[in-house]
Amino acid sequence: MRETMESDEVRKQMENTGKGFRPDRILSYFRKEWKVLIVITVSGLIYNLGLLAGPWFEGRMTGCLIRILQGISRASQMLTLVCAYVASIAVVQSSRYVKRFYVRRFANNVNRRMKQIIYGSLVRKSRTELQEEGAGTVMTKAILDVDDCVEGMRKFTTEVFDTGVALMAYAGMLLFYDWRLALLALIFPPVSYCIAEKMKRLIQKTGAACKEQSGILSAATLDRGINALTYRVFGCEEERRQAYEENLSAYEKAAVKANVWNTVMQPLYRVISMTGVLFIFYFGGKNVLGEGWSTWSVATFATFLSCFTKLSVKSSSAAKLFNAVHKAQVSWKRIKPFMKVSGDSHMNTKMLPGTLQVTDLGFAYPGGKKLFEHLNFSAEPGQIIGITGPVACGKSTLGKSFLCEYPYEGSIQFDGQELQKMDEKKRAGIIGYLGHDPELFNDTIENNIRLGGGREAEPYLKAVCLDQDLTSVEDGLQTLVGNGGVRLSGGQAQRLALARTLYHKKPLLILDDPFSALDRTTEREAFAHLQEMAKGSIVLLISHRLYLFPQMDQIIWMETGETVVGTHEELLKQVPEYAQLFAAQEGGAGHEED
Ligand SMILES: Nc1ncnc2c1ncn2[C@@H]1O[C@H](COP(=O)(O)OP(=O)(O)OP(=O)(O)O)[C@@H](O)[C@H]1O
Repeated sequence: MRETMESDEVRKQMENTGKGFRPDRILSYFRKEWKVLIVITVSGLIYNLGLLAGPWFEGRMTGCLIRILQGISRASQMLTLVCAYVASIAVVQSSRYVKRFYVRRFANNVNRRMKQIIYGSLVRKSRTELQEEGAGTVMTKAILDVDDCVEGMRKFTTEVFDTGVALMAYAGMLLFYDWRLALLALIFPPVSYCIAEKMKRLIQKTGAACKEQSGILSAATLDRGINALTYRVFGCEEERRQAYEENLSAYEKAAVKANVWNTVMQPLYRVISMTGVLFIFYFGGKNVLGEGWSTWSVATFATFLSCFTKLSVKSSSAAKLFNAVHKAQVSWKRIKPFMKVSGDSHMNTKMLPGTLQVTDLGFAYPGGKKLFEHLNFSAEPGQIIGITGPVACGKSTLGKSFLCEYPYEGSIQFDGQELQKMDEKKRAGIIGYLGHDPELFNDTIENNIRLGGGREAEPYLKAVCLDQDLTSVEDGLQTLVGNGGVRLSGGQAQRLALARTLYHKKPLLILDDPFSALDRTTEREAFAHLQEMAKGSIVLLISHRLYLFPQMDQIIWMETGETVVGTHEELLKQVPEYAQLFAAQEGGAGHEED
């Protein structure tokens, strides 16, 4: 099999991630941002070590004030101290600003990178996998979970300095003034950490439940939006509103629960951390009176107390940080399976024409009965094969079995290679698929066709007879089609999707009822163009309408699990149902064209 080109999309993704980058490792995201992290480290160290100057100056100023009152020092000395204090605050606050700016930048970069990776991974998932996951859950994962995860990383990065470095600096200062009293007072902050650690499971559990409800709510919102018209027409609006209200309440309850456990403990952590103040008043007072472990002035007492208070506040932030990290862990667990950089782009491999050999093909959905079996046929490049049969006989399923979303029985070989055994990249290079849903994007007509491709879109519009429709539209090719193509008629959306499929031509094209919303004249014209454009490809065309079937190279008739393969003439003789259907439709065609 011949693979020829790598798409821009993959190259961009590789550049984005780089050598040695492991998208499923949190550490990789930190490593990738090493330059930003250096700025954060430097500014963080200046800020947090500079914070120590605060209590030191406060103590000095208290001492100076006492000496001024005693007539030992002069006011000018106090002024010098105040100026130095203000200057130190300016330096500390500037570094704080720089640190905050870069921490935010770090978070934004990681957020964008993670979202690109998860998006890349989601768009490569099969439709079935996404449907099984559920639209709401997919949206929650792609947006909310990434946000929460990055928020945990941001808090961690901030708190490493704001809490870690500051805590150590404060603790060092306390030990310096009176190590015994410092050790006594410092018993309490670790207690608050232990409690925070114990709360971990509860926070994770309520956080996960909240995410789940958020996914359900997103799915319900999507459903209400997409099916609004149906609900209105069938008078189900009130019922849907109530169901939505229930979803909303369930989400609210879960969110409140998660939030309560996330925040309710903060005051408790702070009270526990501050308990050491009692020792400081008692033993510190003794120090000032000259009866304690050290001999202190009032200024030293003030510095020690101020340092400890700041340490306690910081240490309650550390407990809060643990909670934020626990919350982020929940989100990371949910998105980790999607954090893969895949080179399996649908656009990146162009395959050359080949022959198709289907042998003894059978298919059943998981847990379902066999929809068809023992199907045998082969096709050469340039052939168009019609697939038809009664409603729900498995026509679409036969088309989809080439996508290998579920395992099939027997064999489908393209150019001698089994589709089921190929990697997705190869398979995507072989198969072009157009299902019932045109899957248009909220973009221009041109972009919906080109999807980043460099060739002109007009010939493909002509091929599907859509060029005429555009002559009356002011913006022509640049017309925005709306979400899912809502601004187009059903037939226009269908043809636009067909134009896209032909633009990105693959050696094997599966077209599921692409002309169902077209009138017969347009259908005949579009089919003639399809024959021209798809030369070199094998086309499997699923349809209920048979009047084009005489022009097909082969026909597959499907009914109650049986399949018959042959030319149109052979099927007319062998399958009475096919002959009847064809005759009935030919009559219809005659009437219409008269
Ligand atoms: N994802 C699925 N999981 C389980 N069963 C499915 C799935 N998709 C379709 N089916 C079932 O398979 C059967 C065949 O469906 P399919 O859509 O292939 O028929 P069809 O011939 O294309 O129908 P139509 O003529 O209405 O387009 C139906 O009974 C349907 O309920």
